[in-house]
Amino acid sequence: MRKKLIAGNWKMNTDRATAVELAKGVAAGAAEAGDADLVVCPPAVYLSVVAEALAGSPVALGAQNMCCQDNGAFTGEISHTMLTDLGVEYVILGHSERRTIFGETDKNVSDKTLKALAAGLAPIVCVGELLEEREAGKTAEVIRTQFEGSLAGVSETQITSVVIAYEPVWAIGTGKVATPEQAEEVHADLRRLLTERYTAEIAQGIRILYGGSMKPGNAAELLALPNVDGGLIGGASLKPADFLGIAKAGL
Ligand SMILES: O=C(CO)COP(=O)(O)O
Repeated sequence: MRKKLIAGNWKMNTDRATAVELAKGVAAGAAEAGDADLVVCPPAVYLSVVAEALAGSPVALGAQNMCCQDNGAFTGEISHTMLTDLGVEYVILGHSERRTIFGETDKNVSDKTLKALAAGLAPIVCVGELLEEREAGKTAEVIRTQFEGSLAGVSETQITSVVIAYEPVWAIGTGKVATPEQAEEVHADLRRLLTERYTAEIAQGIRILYGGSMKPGNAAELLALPNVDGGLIGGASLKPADFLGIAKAGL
């Protein structure tokens, strides 16, 4: 059985004090939130203070992005060694906001994914279609292209450390959640793509998260779907009760 993973993507929110408070709130309630793996991904500048706030708790630390280079003249970028140095275990890559606002391509995402894997980080690789792509009946094609491009060159051994997140762009921050049927269809497609590229056994072991307006009130039906193995949570990860409520809903 795949262990559920509930990851909070705080995006560009919080300040130092509220980041610490939020991390402590999540850590304090983690023991009663079931046995899902919990991860919080604060803004990079607060990784350090959040790591301290999480010390001794089962909650893991994740980053929201990472450079595909090791070090050097890359102004404004953050390397894998800087992340691992702070105790980061997961890194979100290819989030739709990185793709649509900052122009990241599938090639950028695969470069980062390979670098993260080589550094021992678990990448949470995001894919998802735009509303116009869904309306044009292109969802499966878009997901396949992003899957193939973003995970290009990832070996059979490496893929076992990867988490995939399906985040329909039209559901992110909009309050419009995918229906269970829409979510399961894409998750099952992703599982099939993993089976085709690797093996059925490997595909069965990989966690595929759903992201997009997940809340305590809609999490139970999404997390009960056969191919949904957790959530990547934006807005609702900014309140410990909501974030932990989602984890509890997956019990
Ligand atoms: O983008 C997301 C997580 O990465 C989802 O954001 P919301 O939960 O705010 O819709």
